[in-house]
Amino acid sequence: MRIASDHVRVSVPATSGNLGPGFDSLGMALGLRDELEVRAIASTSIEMEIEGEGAETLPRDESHLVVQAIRAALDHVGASQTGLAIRAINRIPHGRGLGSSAAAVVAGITAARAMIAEPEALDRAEALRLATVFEGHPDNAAPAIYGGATVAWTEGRRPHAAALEVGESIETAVLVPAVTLPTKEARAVLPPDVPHSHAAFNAGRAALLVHALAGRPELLLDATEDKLHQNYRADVLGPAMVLMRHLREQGLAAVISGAGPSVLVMGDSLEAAGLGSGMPESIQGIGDQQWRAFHTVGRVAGATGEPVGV
Ligand SMILES: Nc1ncnc2c1ncn2[C@@H]1O[C@H](COP(=O)(O)OP(=O)(O)O)[C@@H](O)[C@H]1O
Ligand SMILES: N[C@@H](CCOP(=O)(O)O)C(=O)O
Repeated sequence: MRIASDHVRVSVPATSGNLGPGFDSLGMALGLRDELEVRAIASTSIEMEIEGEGAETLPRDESHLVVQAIRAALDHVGASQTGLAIRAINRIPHGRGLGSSAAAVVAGITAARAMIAEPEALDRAEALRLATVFEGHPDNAAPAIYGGATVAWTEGRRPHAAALEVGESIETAVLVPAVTLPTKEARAVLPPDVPHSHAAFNAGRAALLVHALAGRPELLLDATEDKLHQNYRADVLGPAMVLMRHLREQGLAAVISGAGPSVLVMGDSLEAAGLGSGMPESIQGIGDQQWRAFHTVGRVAGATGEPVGV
């Protein structure tokens, strides 16, 4: 397969995985995006310019996750490898449960799709399959690719995703602490088996959540209960558990975002709760953290990629 566009622009959203009971399956795109420009250059080298999150720490070589994903996607469709010049504007905080690693992987795959002569070889189903090889679970990659809210599942090792209906009144606020928690660490504390009653509890709540999101916001608090991951992670989540419980006691549908340590709140009256456009003073300092808030209204588009200058 030949490279047809040697300069492409990509935009990819942050995502929140799990949404409470939907461990490794439910997810939602958030209104915070990384933007990248990728050029195929003549040499085999990597040139990398990074602004924003991770600018001080990310590698600027073949080990960069976006580069790895572009390489895997080009190999997957039989395209020749090339040198790469990447300019990244990173807005998604890293290691906070906002799907930054999924966004980087999906950005790389989307860049490759925009570069190749036959982009249908990397359609969304194929992109999800490739991204899940990197991520190990599809709940962030699915909304990063498809946008909106999704349910993802695997058949054997093959992931699939379906779009969920989300009522127009549903908004989200994500509260992001200063501390980080690598997803790998948060997955390592989960037990290999769980009680049958807990699995049944989550199955019921996940089904209820799909119904609540579609237009019954008053059910969101009950629908976001979980027994499969959040409590097991309490020790590593620290301040996020304190904030989540504080918000739930006030009747807000707060959950741990992804593997944490950010907290996601879903609802239809977040403005009234002080979570509409800012950060209520009453939350600052909970768990000894300074929290940043990002508010999303309406459906967020999945990853986009397009040639530049044609
Ligand atoms: N934009 C990016 N570019 C390159 N690597 C990234 C980017 N975003 C995240 N990563 C990599 O992914 C790691 C965070 O992944 P992870 O622990 O899964 O947390 P998150 O919840 O943010 O996805 C970062 O430390 C970094 O190594
Ligand atoms: N289902 C995963 C979600 C991880 O999301 P991230 O944004 O924290 O990487 C999990 O709970 O481990």
